[in-house]
Amino acid sequence: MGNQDLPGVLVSGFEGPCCICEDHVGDLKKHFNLITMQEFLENKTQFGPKIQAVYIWGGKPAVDLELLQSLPSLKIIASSGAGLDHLDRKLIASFGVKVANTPHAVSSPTADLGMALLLAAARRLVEGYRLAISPDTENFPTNFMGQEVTGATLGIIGMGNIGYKIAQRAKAFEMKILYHNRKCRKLEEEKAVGATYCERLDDLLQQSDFVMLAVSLTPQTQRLIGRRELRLMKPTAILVNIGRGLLVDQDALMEALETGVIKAAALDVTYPEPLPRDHPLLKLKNIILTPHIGSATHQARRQTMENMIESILASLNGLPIPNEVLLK
Ligand SMILES: O=C(O)C(=O)CO
Repeated sequence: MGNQDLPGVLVSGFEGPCCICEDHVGDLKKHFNLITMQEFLENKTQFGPKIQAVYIWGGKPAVDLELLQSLPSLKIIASSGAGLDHLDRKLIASFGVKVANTPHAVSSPTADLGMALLLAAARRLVEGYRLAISPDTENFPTNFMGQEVTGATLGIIGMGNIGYKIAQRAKAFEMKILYHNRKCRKLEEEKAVGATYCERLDDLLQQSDFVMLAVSLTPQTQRLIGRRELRLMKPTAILVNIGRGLLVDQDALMEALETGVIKAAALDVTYPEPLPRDHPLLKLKNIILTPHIGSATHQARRQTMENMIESILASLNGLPIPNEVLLK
């Protein structure tokens, strides 16, 4: 139980995979009376009316109709990161509750990870590491070769904050940059990084040596990359996904990687997360996987927390909310 004079904020908890960072708790407690999901569930009548904000960290706690109905004083949901696919925006808007996320705090580290995965897959870093530590030092393969990144074509799907940061990094690697954006063409960004707009996703897929998914998951983008799209890609192409697992049809990807339809994939995101330990994707050699760590840097996590505190305080004080998400 925290300071009763401070506004009540619901958090997932202090333990478990989606708990708020341990070293953030002190900072949060300076501003808010933190009420864990467990405390709330044990005594909804006591805690429900006190809660004015929900602090969503790593997608938790889940906000559904039942929760919204039990929080009559709720004003804002602050959600860590850029993705909002875990929130039912229409439902939340119908309760007159605001939403804020933290897209700027996570864009650079997520773009860095995208480039790290691209480079790792291109140069077969994980396989190389395994060879380097292998006891068989006599039989190092002479044909262990990767793909050159300099001069190669990168197709970025989704030119938002993260997509643009990837393009800036790719420019430094002297890559040719193509992009596809569902909503609108980004003329300023195009000019700044020398990117070429592909109105048709198919054109980008056919021309790219590397395809980077940096688009949000929505009903329209779910399984954006399926069997047909993979077949349009070059057999030497590498697919990188730093968005959401469900952007890709994982069965189709599995088949494409096994049969040489594409060369390799590097995924920070899958479905489910984590993949079951007997999942066939884990057995492939031409895949690199990381456990959804796009924004997992100390700096980004702290910035995320600070942005979320700012948004909650602004909302509770009736001020314009930084990083407010349009719900309509
Ligand atoms: O910001 C997000 O939504 C992320 O998942 C970063 O990896």
